[in-house]
Formats: sequence, structure tokens, C-alpha cells
Amino acid sequence: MISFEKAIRIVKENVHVLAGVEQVSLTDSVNRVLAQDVASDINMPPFRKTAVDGYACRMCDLESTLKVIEVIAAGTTPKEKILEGTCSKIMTGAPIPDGADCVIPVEDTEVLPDGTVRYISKPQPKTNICELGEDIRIGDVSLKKGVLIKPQHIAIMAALGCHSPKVSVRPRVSILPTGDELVEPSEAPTGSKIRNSNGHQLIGQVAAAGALPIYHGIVRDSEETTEKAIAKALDESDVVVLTGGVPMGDYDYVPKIMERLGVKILFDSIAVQPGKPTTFGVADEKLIFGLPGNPVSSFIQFELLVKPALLMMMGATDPYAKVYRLPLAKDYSRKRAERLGFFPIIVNNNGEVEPIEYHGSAHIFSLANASGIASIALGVKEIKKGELVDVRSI
Ligand SMILES: Nc1nc2c(c(=O)[nH]1)N[C@H]1C(S)=C(S)[C@@H](COP(=O)(O)OP(=O)(O)OC[C@H]3O[C@@H](n4cnc5c(N)ncnc54)[C@H](O)[C@@H]3O)O[C@H]1N2
Ligand code: MOO
Repeated sequence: MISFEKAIRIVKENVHVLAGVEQVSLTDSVNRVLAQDVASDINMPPFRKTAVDGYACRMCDLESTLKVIEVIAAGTTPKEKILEGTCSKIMTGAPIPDGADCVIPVEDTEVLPDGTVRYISKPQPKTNICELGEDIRIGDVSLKKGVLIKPQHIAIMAALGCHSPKVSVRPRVSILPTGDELVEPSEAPTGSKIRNSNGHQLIGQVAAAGALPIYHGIVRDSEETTEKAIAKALDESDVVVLTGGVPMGDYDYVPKIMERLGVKILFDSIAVQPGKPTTFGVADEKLIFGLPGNPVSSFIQFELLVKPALLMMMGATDPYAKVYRLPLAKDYSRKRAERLGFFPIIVNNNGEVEPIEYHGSAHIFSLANASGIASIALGVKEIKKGELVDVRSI
């Protein structure tokens, strides 16, 4: 059994960044890893513009009534210069006319019967002007290669004219749930059967990580079937993820088969709970993960070990989940401490960590309302209310 930190290190050392870049539309770029720097071809804002609907004028004229000389809509160019005693009515986003050094919001003004305008607000007025290039200058790199693209990055690419960004190719990830006890969700399980939740959970996790899930269906507990299925999966994909069949049951063939297929097993047990029997191996540049059959173990080990590997294969610069240090809302204890422990939590409205009722690694319902998973160090049996714990959001 190796430490969890060592397991993470071994996986990291064996990841190869996939060769290959493709160009996609902005719509298809979400959740992909950017494979180019995005530099700005314009200043943002590209001109001095108003942040409010109001009247563009001179700050030194605010005590006077002002004559309106022009109406400036967004998308038009002002024609008139603001001189003493004058102003232009202006809409949010429109260019500031020459001579003006502020825009007074429409709600802080009064229009007098003769059509002139008066500033009626008392506090020191703001200029309400966005300066040319204050957000970004021509040539500045605003997004770097390796960014995991989120909708807010798409806005930046759209604004800068990067309409078909280069992104890294996606790892193809084969998903193989194993076990004779499994039936697919559309079937009603009878006797000792249970529905295959892991396979479908993994499809979602792989897709959410920006990789390409390839679902192989349930693999039955026979050496021959399992061997064929793993061989096919290795052939068709960059990463193979199995669940179930990894530790010591009579039908747990997976490690044996992996070796027969030329997979070099680099670990088969981690001092972590849940997820102890997690297995990891490599075949040339392909990765193969054997995750435990218990759904919470499978979920958590995917998030902690497999997902960062997929992101690294796509060249992501920040592949690991952010860890927050937050205070525990109440005492937490466990009976045994020989493994690093992870448990589902909710972060309450006071920013404190509340452990969720959790019956162990088969208890998928505990994850439904969890906002994250907290950890308790190897060797530690109890954490007191108020102590800081590491939390990763899920
Ligand atoms: N003698 C030992 N027995 C076990 C050990 C051990 O160290 N020594 N480790 C335990 C731990 S910890 C775990 S976790 C499980 C993992 O076992 P496997 O990875 O071989 O998984 P299975 O035995 O096939 O299944 C475990 C559990 O999960 C259910 N399962 C399996 N696949 C799915 C699926 N696709 N969807 C939903 N549920 C699934 C399965 O029915 C079992 O209930 O081993 C302990 N045993
Ligand atoms: O380590 Mo197992 O994954 O606790 O149930």
C-alpha cells in the first residue's frame, strides 16, 4: 500500500501530453484546453466610452444649467464638441464627445421647462468614463495556452476576434464497469443484482473533465470476456477506466489480466479511504485505472487521480482541484486512522464545513447534496470544531 501523495506522483510521472491540436468553434470550445495564446488585436475599450445613460459635460459646469446639443446613441460617433454650458445626451457604451470629462447619470438630473438640464445630486460626482484600453491593450496576451476554457474565457475570445480557437485533442477514455451482479439502469434488478451506477457516473465525469467517454457496456466476470474487453479498450483509447473486480474476491481477475496484456502495474493499493484497492498501470503511453466497485470510491478516485491525468494529457496548466482550508462546524471522528480519509461535506452559510451523514463507500446518496469532500490525515482520528480542514469542491 502506497501513500496517496505517492500515487498522485506516480500518475503524474506517467502522463504524456497528447500530440494533436484541433480548431473548434467558440460554442464547442467550452471545457476544452486552449492550445494557443490569445493576444488582443484591439484595445478594450476601443474608445473612451460612457458607463451610464446620462449627459456628457464638463465637471466644472455642474453648478450651471446645461443646453443639450446632441444625442449620442451607442454605435454612433459624436459630432459636437462640449463647450462651456453645454452637454450631450449619451447612451451607455457610446463614445465620449470631445470636451467632456464626465457623464452625469440621467437619474441625477432634472430637465427644466426650457429643455436645459440641471445636475441635482449632492455627492461628489464620478466621471463614469471607461478609458481607452483600460481593460486590455493591443498585443497583450489575455489567455494563455493551457487554460481550461470556461464560458467567461469564451467571452474574451469572442471580444478579441479569436472565433475558432485551437484546443488540445481530447483523450479517448474507455469505461468498463465489471461484475456479474450488474444490470443496466433500464432494467429492474432481481435477486442479488444491482444497477450499474458507476459506468454512467464515469461517463458523466469523463465528459465533465473535457475528455471523450467511450462506453463499453458491462463486462461480465469471466477471465476470457474481461481480457477481450480490456484488450479492445486498450486498442481503441488513450485511457482505460475499469470499476470493480480489483481486490481479492474469487472473481477479481483484473490485475492478472492487465499483466497478461502487457500492462505494467505501478500500484494496486493506496492508503486512502475510500478507494484503497485503486490500481494503476501503463501500456506504452496508455494509462489504465482500475477503480474500486463501490460507487463513492470510484467517484472520489476519479476526481482525485483520473481527472487531473486527463487534464494533463490535454496540456492543462492547472490540473488539480483547488484545496480550500475551512473551519469544521462540529467535531468529526472516525474509528480507524491507517488511511488518509475523504468524507462528503456541505459548506454552510457561515463558511463552515458540515460533514454529511455517510455510511461508507457504497452510499451514493451522500454525494447528492455534497458541495465538496473534506480530508482527514492519515493517523488522525478526530478533528475538533473550528479546526481547519482541506476541502475540494465537487
Ligand atoms: N478481503 C478484502 N476484501 C475487500 C477489500 C480488501 O482490502 N480485502 N477491500 C474492500 C474495499 S475497500 C472495496 S472499495 C471493495 C472494492 O471491491 P472491487 O473493486 O473488487 O469491487 P466489487 O467487489 O466488484 O464491488 C464492490 C461493491 O461495489 C458494487 N459495484 C461494483 N460495480 C458497480 C457498478 N458499476 N455500479 C454500482 N455498484 C457497483 C458491488 O456490487 C459491490 O457491492 O472491496 C472490498 N473488499
Ligand atoms: O476503500 Mo473502499 O473504497 O473504502 O470502500
